[in-house]
Amino acid sequence: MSDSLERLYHAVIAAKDLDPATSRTARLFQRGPAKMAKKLAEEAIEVVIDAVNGNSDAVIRESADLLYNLSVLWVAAGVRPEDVWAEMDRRERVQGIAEKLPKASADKPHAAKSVSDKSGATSKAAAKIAPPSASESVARRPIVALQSSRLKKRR
Ligand SMILES: N=c1c2ncn([C@@H]3O[C@H](COP(=O)(O)OP(=O)(O)OP(=O)(O)O)[C@@H](O)[C@H]3O)c2ncn1[C@@H]1O[C@H](COP(=O)(O)O)[C@@H](O)[C@H]1O
Repeated sequence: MSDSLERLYHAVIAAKDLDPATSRTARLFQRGPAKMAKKLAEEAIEVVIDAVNGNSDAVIRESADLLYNLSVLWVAAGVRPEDVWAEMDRRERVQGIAEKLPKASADKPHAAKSVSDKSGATSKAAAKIAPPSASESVARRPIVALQSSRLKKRR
């Protein structure tokens, strides 16, 4: 998947300065980030509607459009695919390490407080936590490790 996206990303870079009369990509760059963002949001909505309706063929087509429009926005924002892969790798590493932590370190009061939100927002917030520095890594990892389901089991 990452190969296809990288090829698409480079195709977008190659097309962005072409004639907007003939290139959709160049037209999007001419119109600017707000238009790109709107197209990306529209494609995302189309994907979810098709998924909810159980139309898998359309989900595939709209997903390809979504990834194209995401690539356009990445180029405009100066984000490279490898930046995204690196963030995904970082999350995988952090979560993998957190899973292996001893239970005792997850029982610290600040960690328990952080999972008390019933809405599920906490787990999303925890996933967004910046990588800890070496000195604070042991103290902060339990926040990532805790899932509300696990906490309930422990009570
Ligand atoms: N991968 C894509 C790609 N995926 C999707 N799309 C276009 O994005 C459209 C999806 O947006 P919409 O459904 O909104 O299209 P629409 O209904 O015609 O609406 P408008 O955008 O015209 O308003 C699709 O119909 C495709 O035409 C793409 N357009 C270009 N590329 C690639 O981008 C590169 C540059 O191509 P040009 O933009 O043609 O120079 C090439 O490698 C292309 O293959």
